[in-house]
Amino acid sequence: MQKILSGNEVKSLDQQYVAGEGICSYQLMERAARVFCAWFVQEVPMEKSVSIYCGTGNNGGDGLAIARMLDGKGYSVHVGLIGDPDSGSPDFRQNLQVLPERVSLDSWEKCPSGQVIVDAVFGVGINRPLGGDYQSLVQELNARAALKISVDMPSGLPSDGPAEGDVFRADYTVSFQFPKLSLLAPEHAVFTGKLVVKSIGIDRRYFESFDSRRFFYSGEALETLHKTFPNSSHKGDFGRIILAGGSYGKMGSIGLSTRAALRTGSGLVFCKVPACGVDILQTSIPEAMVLPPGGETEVGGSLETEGIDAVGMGPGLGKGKGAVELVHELLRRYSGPTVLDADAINILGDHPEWLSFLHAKVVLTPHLKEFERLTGIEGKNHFHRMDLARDFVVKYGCVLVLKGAYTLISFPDGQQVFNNSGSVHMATGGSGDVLTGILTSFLGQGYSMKNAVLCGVFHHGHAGELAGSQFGRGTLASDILEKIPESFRHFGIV
Ligand SMILES: NC(=O)C1=CN([C@@H]2O[C@H](COP(=O)(O)OP(=O)(O)OC[C@H]3O[C@@H](n4cnc5c(N)ncnc54)[C@H](OP(=O)(O)O)[C@@H]3O)[C@@H](O)[C@H]2O)[C@H](O)CC1
Ligand SMILES: [K+]
Repeated sequence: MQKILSGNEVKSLDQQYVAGEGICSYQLMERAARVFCAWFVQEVPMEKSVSIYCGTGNNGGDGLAIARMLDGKGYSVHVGLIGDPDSGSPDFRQNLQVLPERVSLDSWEKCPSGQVIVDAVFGVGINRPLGGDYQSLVQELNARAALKISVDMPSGLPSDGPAEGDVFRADYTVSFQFPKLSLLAPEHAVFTGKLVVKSIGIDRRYFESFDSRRFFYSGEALETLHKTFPNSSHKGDFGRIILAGGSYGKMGSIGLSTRAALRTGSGLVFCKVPACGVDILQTSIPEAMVLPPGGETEVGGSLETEGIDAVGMGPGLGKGKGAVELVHELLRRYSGPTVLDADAINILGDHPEWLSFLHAKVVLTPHLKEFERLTGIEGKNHFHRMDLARDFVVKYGCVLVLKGAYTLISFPDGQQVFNNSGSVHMATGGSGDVLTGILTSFLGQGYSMKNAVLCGVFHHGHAGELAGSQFGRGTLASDILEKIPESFRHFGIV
């Protein structure tokens, strides 16, 4: 997992690394430019003209090194400078000296407009909103039709806080070593475009002295988080779980959770649904077992949890009297692994006095709106929500999965993990129900809470990528769950 540092910490990380490895900062800049160019040549055909706008700090230094390297690879490159080059950073000035004469160099106003715009004006050094020429440049570039690529950060965007004023709107941001926190905020997606994170080789041990509790997870060592089952295993070893939910007209939700749990490997899945859903489930999912129903059109009655390894509740549940009682009973009486989603979360939001029943084996999976209902607080922005999520889990001792692009997992020890799998095509009805099934399944198989959540959220996103690449905009939640086995295979999980 990659630790996320603040923009201010980047400078000190660089200094420690450069000193520790006995290299100079210019060499580190060379590396950054090299990894950028290696990505660039894969994405941008050689015939495209490239305009690189450079500030005079190290982000601008990266831009100059990139200009030199792209010129060396045969691209037609123009550099537009903004700011006073004589007062530029040492590595910027050194790169200016070695820029080949063939590369056209002008002030930003005179730089010819290329088919590709590379933004190397500001990176993590930004410390105030753009004004004057910087603001004019960014406004002008934003108005141009071109492929736009930011180096490390879109210029104008603070690395650790909300955007204020004008910000460069990139199609791609290639960020070095780790994603800067603000690139992960959904409201900044319009500036970041597609996020690409490229290592510049700074070893993990240089991150240890920084006490950040936020991480970015891209599936590193995913297979080691999984349990292995011997050949002699029987269906009971893969867990007995209950999935509770569904109501008249919303039986599909719990069906999706059930199929997802089965595809994740659950041995036995029992469904607690209302009477109107029994035939639907038994015909559509022959592998599922249906418990005696409590209510006619909404779940009711009680839940027998003897011998059950995990319970997932919420998809399609509704908020009828029976559902409310079931959520209350589950929280009060069941101390095993529990996943609460959708209406189970909304019910909990209506009964804040039940929050004290939450415990270390409960995971809540709200989307942004459900999270607001749960806490009763409207997040001002994603940074505020990150803090609210952390404070919530620390207070109530449970786990919280805040769904969205870069789903944020918060653990009760205060650690927070942004998940880096997923696809825009997952923004479709039922996608969350699939996650509930996956998580309940892993918990039922005896995974630790931490491993179940990391594996579950990652596979959910990865299966979504696989489905998205096959079905594009037509991706269904069913397609996502059908890709779970392929996601397992991809990571060598048998
Ligand atoms: N390990 C790494 O990730 C590496 C990163 N590299 C690249 O370096 C930049 C960070 O470079 P830095 O020089 O620290 O900062 P910037 O280039 O972003 O900004 C330069 C200076 O600009 C001034 N500033 C800030 N905000 C504004 C503004 N709104 N208007 C005008 N000027 C502004 C500020 O100086 P002041 O004295 O004016 O406060 C900044 O210091 C990083 O993002 C990477 O791209 C390395 O190349 C490799 C290692
Ligand atoms: K930039």
